[in-house]
Amino acid sequence: MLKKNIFNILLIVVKIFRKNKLVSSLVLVIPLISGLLTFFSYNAQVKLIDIVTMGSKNYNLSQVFELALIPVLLYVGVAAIQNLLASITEIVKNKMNASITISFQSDIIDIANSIDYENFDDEQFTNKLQRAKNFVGEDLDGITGFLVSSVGIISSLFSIIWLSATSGYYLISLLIFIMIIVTLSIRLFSEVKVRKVGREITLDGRMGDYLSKSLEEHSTLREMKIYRSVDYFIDLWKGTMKKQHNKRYGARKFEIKTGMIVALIQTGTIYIVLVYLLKGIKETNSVSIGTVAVLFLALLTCGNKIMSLTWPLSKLYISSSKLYDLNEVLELKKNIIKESNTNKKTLSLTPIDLTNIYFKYKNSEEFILSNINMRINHGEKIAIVGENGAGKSTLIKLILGQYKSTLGTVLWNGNDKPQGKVSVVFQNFIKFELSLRENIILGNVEEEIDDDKIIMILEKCELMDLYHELGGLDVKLGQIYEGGRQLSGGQWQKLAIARALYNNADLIILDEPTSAIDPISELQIYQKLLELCEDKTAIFISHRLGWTKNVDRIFVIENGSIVEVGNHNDLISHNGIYANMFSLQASWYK
Ligand SMILES: Nc1ncnc2c1ncn2[C@@H]1O[C@H](COP(=O)(O)OP(=O)(O)OP(=O)(O)O)[C@@H](O)[C@H]1O
Repeated sequence: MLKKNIFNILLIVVKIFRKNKLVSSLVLVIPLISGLLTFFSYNAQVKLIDIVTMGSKNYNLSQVFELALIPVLLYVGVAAIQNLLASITEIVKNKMNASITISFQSDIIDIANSIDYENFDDEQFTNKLQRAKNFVGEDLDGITGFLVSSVGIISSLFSIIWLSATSGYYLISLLIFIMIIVTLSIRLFSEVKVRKVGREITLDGRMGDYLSKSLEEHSTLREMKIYRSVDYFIDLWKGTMKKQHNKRYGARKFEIKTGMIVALIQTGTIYIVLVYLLKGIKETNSVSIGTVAVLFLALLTCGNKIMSLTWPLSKLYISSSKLYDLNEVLELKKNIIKESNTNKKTLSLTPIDLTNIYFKYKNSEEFILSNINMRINHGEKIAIVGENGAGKSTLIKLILGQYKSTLGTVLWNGNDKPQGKVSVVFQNFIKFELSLRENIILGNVEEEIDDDKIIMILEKCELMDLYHELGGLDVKLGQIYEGGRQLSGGQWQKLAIARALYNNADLIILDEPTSAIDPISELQIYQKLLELCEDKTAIFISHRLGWTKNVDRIFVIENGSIVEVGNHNDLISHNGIYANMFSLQASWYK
């Protein structure tokens, strides 16, 4: 676990570094330098104390001032530089945070856009993607902040070891080093444990809130009284509260105990160091008073430094489990680059051949589609009809190449990958809260914007009234923008159709394209769609029949299999499922 967490932290540090080598190096190097400068500050302090103590015996006042000038300048200079470096670190850190957040966010968007659609049927995957997204949005800033402060504190702790080492007290350096490692480990262990308990307490707290709320709410209380379960709930609530209290108390006790052990080790170290140095002053006169005083003071601040290092390090450690999701999601990017290179060619998609297709979703046990054999010829207008859940939309996903068949093959003009332009209007069409123009041109952003073409398409899709009402193409739709215009469901759907038509695709797929549109507009739109798709291949899915009279072939799907194929007249004279559906619907209008 420990190894895995540290590995995750290192992995993300490497990724951050790769994103922006210069800025991330600066963000780590500046606090490192600032921490190490503490060594020079300590040295200046040693010299100052020595000058003052010696000076009182050997020099007059002006000589003392003269000698003290350089250490004073050094001390003040270091403090000024450290302040300056702290400000620079803040600026660089903010810059880095903004750029890596955007960069990771776009990586995640790329990944979500490029991976197989099938992954989105996997709840675990979608949750992981969501957690990775949340982490980048909420926690990434914190991670870099913790890293920066950890580097600063570690290097200033190192300055203490450096000071005693350069004064020739290697044993003392070693002792301080061991003390830092041991007390830091104890503190970290305690902090991580307390944080984990804190999380559990939060969960217990939520449960406690839920139970106490249930005991106060009229409707739940009424049911509890009927089933005589009020006492059961009260006991449950008391138990949860007690558990929460015990955990909190236990965590406090543990924190106090470890705090005492740490204080004991630190005080013991200071005592040993002092005795050793004082012995040096007394017996060999090899130690200056300044060194003793500064080391003593530095060691006193050591405890606080270790405390302040514990916080970012433990936060880093706790966050590392979330980093795991981010690292895993980002790893997927490697596969994407290969795919996007192969997807560049634009070829004709038709004819599309589906041979012996069987399909099941990752999470489904039975085949959703079985034994599908169909050829969609170039320029054909096809209708796919069938009851709810028959498998129509699933078939479309396979035709689009979004899902791979479990058995059998799909070939697009002989290729095993679809490499052509396609327009689709899905049942759950998208409402882009952008301008009217953008809602159309998003169907084909590669083409230069052509307002005449946009207006022509608006006309075909019965949207001219809306266009005149809005007074132009630039009006924002939806609610995000102040003054944005909200549209009806039918108007949004017509816009989705207009967007599909704007794309010069040779295959158009319309999955329930008129479900939100009134029956009169629906017939008109179907008529126009058929006209507009004259030279294109078009596949329509709809529960409403009637317009199917005009398509070349109708495929009737039942329980995932094609049960009837033919044009309207063929199927009516066949007097099977289609004929039955048709006469049923026709009877509504009699
Ligand atoms: N992502 C999925 N994971 C698992 N099962 C799915 C998934 N999507 C659809 N199904 C199941 O596959 C079957 C066929 O669904 P599909 O959406 O293809 O039917 P449809 O004919 O388009 O239905 P409708 O007319 O209601 O839109 C249904 O039983 C549905 O529950």
